[in-house]
Amino acid sequence: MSLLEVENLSVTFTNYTSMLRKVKRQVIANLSLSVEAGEIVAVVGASGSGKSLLAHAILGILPVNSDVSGTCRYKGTPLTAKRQKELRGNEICLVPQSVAYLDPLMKIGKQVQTSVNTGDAVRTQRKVFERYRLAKKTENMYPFQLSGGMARRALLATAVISEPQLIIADEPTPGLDAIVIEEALANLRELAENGCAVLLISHDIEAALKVADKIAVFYAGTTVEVAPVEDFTGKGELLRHPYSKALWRALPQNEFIPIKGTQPQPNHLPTGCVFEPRCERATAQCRVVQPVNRTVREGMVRCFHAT
Ligand SMILES: Nc1ncnc2c1ncn2[C@@H]1O[C@H](COP(=O)(O)OP(=O)(O)OP(=O)(O)O)[C@@H](O)[C@H]1O
Ligand code: NI
Repeated sequence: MSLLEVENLSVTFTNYTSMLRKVKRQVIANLSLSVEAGEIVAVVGASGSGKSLLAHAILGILPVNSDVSGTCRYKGTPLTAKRQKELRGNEICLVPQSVAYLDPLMKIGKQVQTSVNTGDAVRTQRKVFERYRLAKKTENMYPFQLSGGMARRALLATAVISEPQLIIADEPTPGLDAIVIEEALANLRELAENGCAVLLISHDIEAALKVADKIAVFYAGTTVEVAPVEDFTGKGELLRHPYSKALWRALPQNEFIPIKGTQPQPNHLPTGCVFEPRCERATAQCRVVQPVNRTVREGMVRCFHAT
């Protein structure tokens, strides 16, 4: 049994146009994924592919205009809204994508203290600040006074202070320097070494490859492949899905070959396989039938042609 198991998760938003016409947008479709204790699973994919929404669905913090189907199980038991509320901020914690999640009007020390569940909040906060190299004077600062690196450490401190068993880290989009990224990744690795399960959400495949045990490749609202990190090697021969192979080959240290076309918008998804319009291996079947997830060599793939 995995610590976290996500099975066939779908998320649909209902919005209204200016003419009050109802529009539905499915942003996550039939997504399956699992994370074990002591393991880092990275979810990588382009901007807008639904990565942050996956995190919000697991935590039960999606906006009210969303509909969720499928199941998320934590320690083998389904995550109901009630259970999500109980576990959130305790056993399951989010390291949010942006400092915007910090209260702009509250001093950092106080904010971190509010996440302490038992014992002396000030003492616990100071211990965690020390662990993450946040100087004592940081306590009295407001979020806007923090550097990028300090903000990341403050967000992590807030998340780990309740000693969670599952951490969902939604890594920020560009803007952080390499040292800050390295440090954030090393901190996550350390948490996993101590037995925590980590779901690392990232647009940065190179960063993810440095620390993760498994990589889930996200495309247009679903996982097209879940592969052990070792499979990202050579020319990508060990990878199962054409999109994962293409992502790998597009990296500067590899062949640097860009992928033709663009990711489809959630409300304009193809009828068959989501990658079909950009896929060189697509056949007539791929145009009309959606491939289901299947196990191929210790990994999962959503492609008819994968071997
Ligand atoms: N409240 C909402 N109502 C309607 N659509 C939404 C809402 N929130 C997000 N979306 C859409 O859902 C899709 C996925 O968004 P999400 O934030 O999960 O992407 P992401 O993969 O985390 O991207 P990034 O790498 O930029 O953080 C996007 O197309 C976004 O526009
Ligand atoms: Ni995001």
